[in-house]
Amino acid sequence: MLQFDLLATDPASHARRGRLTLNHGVVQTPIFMPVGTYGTVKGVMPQSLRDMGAQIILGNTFHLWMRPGLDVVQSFGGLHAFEQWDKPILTDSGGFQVWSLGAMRKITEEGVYFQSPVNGDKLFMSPEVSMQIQTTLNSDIVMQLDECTPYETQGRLTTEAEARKSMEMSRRWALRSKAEFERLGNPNALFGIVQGGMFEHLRQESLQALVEMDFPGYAIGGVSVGEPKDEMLRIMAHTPHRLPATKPRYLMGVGTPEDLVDGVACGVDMFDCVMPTRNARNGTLFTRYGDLKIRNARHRADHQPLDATCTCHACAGPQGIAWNDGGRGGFSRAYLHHLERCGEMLGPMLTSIHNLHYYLNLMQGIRDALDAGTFSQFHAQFKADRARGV
Ligand SMILES: O=c1nc[nH]c2cc3[nH]c(NCCN4CCCCC4)nc3cc12
Ligand SMILES: [Zn+2]
Repeated sequence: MLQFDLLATDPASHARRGRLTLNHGVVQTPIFMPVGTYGTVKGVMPQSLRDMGAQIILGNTFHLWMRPGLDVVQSFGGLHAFEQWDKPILTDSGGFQVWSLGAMRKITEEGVYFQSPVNGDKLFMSPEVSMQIQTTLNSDIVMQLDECTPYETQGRLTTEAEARKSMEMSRRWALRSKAEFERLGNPNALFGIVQGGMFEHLRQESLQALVEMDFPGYAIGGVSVGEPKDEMLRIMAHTPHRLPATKPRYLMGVGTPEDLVDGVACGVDMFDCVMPTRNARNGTLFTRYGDLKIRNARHRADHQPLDATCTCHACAGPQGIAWNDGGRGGFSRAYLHHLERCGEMLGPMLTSIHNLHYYLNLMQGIRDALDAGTFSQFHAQFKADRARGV
């Protein structure tokens, strides 16, 4: 089941405020979805995710099929009970993850043949198999199996003919995914994925075909695959607002804080990216006034929190009062620098909480600005603040 209510639109851009009602709950949009590939958002407790306002998280069909295996997830009745997350979950179909395996796979019209990176077993993933796995996972939003058209192969840009061939196979796999999803009687929502490489007219053909198939929501795939930023922005400016206004639009694998705000202005409702958690583990922290590298020696004795305006548990402690508002319950840059230098596990736990909170708080600010009719001002202030420097 999926219901999407359009609550407000920005007169000066394609930005819109919405509400997504799914089987495991309601999601306010625009939204950022933390990535929980193996049934966990790395290093973050489910309760911390709830505390910071996470409304929906991602799981990966391919990874969970490999480990723990469908029999284990099935014995819990699906992913929610297994990972103790009772709000909505979106699962990617596995195509991108298998594609990322590189050499160890063979793509045919039928599906993808590959070797398990875990134990070397010979495996096969088709639109039908992907739908069967996602039905067992019982995710609220299921992604069709598609082929993520590469930006380049062995240093050579994907040609228009290659992008067309790939897009047309994804279109056929969309039909097969939908037929199997319906045959299985899956009560959740299946999204089609727009492909077409870096060619606007192929993107248009892809989205038109998917809209005729009448999915409850649509994703834009085939970006954030190593293309230059301006190429991703060109597709982001072309495709989202051409999708039906009454259906949710999901931009896959994107992106930086700037990409999220720009993406909302282009009409995107949903985002996912490993950046907040991956950067946190590498010591790169997002703050209102720019990025901060916590391993830098200049933080060695700094008593301030990562971000003096932040109310996350790392910056503001359990009370959640920001440093600028007089709060002193959080951890200092000096302490986080120390944890990083010592390789202590609490380091990435706290920095992951901060970065995820930053992304979720940014989306909350966007939703509030859209409710108040001040999105343009929010967008301008966000960019000015981020350019200030930490
Ligand atoms: O075309 C796609 N179809 C299905 N799933 C996808 C997932 C994707 N994830 C990405 N990009 C994620 C790139 N990410 C950026 C931050 C660093 C790690 C890699 N593009 C995608 C395209 C697709
Ligand atoms: Zn913080």
